[in-house]
Amino acid sequence: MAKQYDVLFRLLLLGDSGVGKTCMLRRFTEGEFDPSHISTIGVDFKMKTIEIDGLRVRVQIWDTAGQERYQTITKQYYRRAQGIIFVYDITDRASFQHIAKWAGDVDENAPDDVQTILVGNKADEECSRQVTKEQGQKLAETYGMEFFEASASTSSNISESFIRVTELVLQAQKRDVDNLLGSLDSYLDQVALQEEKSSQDNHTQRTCAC
Ligand SMILES: Nc1nc2c(ncn2[C@@H]2O[C@H](COP(=O)(O)OP(=O)(O)OP(=O)(O)O)[C@@H](O)[C@H]2O)c(=O)[nH]1
Repeated sequence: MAKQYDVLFRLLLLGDSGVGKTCMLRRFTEGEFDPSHISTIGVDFKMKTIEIDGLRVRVQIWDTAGQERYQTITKQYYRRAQGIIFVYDITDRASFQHIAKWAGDVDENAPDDVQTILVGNKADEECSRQVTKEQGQKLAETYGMEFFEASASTSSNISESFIRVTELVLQAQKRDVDNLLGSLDSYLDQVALQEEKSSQDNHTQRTCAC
């Protein structure tokens, strides 16, 4: 049977318990929102295929438990992540402050070229807001990340966030392939030059009268 996609990427959702990671994932993959909070145990994942630049990209999105007690398990998933969405809750300042801790864990455990974005979820809860949009933006800039405020409840900026991190992973992969092809090209050029030089040397030897 023909493959249903062209590339497969692994993404990870990270952030404190209750910021809405599972709800964001369900909204993106199933288009649904469930207001109940059943804490994720360890890790869970969902898949979705999206199209970017004519490529069918299958994303495997790992939803991690925000609770401290699962962190030995969840950290094992960082190593294979190609893209990470850091999530905080705009109505919970502590979850915003803890992004520094999540980012530190990623620095220690994820690959150097992992692509990251920052999302402030629950943007529909304007009256309970504890973190301003400017604060979110500034933190994202500090880490060199792109930033979105989103809402799993209204669906605002949910697809945009998942698609953006996937685009960043795709761009990073293309850069790697281009670099590889670039090195291969210069290697082949060098080989061709050497062959040309040695055939010229042979020719000179053969035509030498002495
Ligand atoms: N108002 C509002 N509530 C939300 C939103 N997203 C999630 N919630 C609520 O926040 C609570 C926690 O959501 P979850 O998705 O279970 O949180 P989580 O980050 O996966 O939590 P852990 O699995 O414990 O790490 C639930 O009661 C959700 O209904 C949102 O965009 N707006």
